[in-house]
Amino acid sequence: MSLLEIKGLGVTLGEHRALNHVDLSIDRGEIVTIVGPNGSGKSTLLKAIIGAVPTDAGTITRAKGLRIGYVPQKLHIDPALPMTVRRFLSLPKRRGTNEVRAALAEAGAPDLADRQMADLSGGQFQRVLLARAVLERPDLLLLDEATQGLDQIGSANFYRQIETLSAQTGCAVLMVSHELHVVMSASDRVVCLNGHVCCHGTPEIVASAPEYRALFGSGTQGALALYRHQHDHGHDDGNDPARAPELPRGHAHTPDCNHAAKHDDSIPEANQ
Ligand SMILES: Nc1ncnc2c1ncn2[C@@H]1O[C@H](COP(=O)(O)OP(=O)(O)OP(=O)(O)O)[C@@H](O)[C@H]1O
Repeated sequence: MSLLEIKGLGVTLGEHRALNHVDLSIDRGEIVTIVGPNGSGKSTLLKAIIGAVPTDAGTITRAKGLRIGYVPQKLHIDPALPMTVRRFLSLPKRRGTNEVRAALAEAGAPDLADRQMADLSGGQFQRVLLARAVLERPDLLLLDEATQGLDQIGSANFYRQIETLSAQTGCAVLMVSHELHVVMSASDRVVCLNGHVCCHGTPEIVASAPEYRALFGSGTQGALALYRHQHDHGHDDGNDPARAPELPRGHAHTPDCNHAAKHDDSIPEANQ
């Protein structure tokens, strides 16, 4: 069975219908990226998965004993508060020195344990947040725009680390990003969200889907060709409707997809 199976999910925040009829499943070891415009419900979906926002329709089925590691979009730490990385990683649960060092190494930041949190660069800070998630020994890692504020090389390095981590530990990854070409290149599967799932499939399929192009334009594909990663492991495609068996049709989209589903190369790629 999948690690996570979401069916017909609905979430309302205040008066706003943030998610409607969302279906998604994640299998062990796969890397799935959620893309979508601002306000399209990406963070809300991750929060629903960890139980941080209430759902009002559908189901979220987690594999028995599923451990989730969550890297939030933002985490504010008072810069006046003296705190080493080691101490930060030992809150709220006490962690041994070796455990902390191992998690930092897995997050690609082996030498940060004794640094002050306030002194870290943006990229180092994100790696510490990743180490914190790794400490949970997650089966599923959720990343919400984890490279916000990093330059393109920093982002690409961060996502390479995610790929390595996933390959080494077997954890699945579900991540949200606006850096379309970088993050899509590191993904096995991409889900384009706009309150509902507009289209889904391999990065190449999604980048050429009319629904995706209507939202983002068409320039991503060339970059994809440059960045696309190679991997030699397989994934069980199962029977989920949001998965590969539909791909021969070129792309898949939900019946309630009601935005402009047409090729429109004139839309600026504001999110790249
Ligand atoms: N507490 C709230 N009450 C009402 N509406 C909310 C609340 N929180 C979020 N929203 C709205 O829900 C929608 C989805 O928000 P969400 O943060 O999930 O979007 P997002 O796709 O992650 O956006 P971004 O790319 O800008 O981070 C947005 O329109 C947002 O304004």
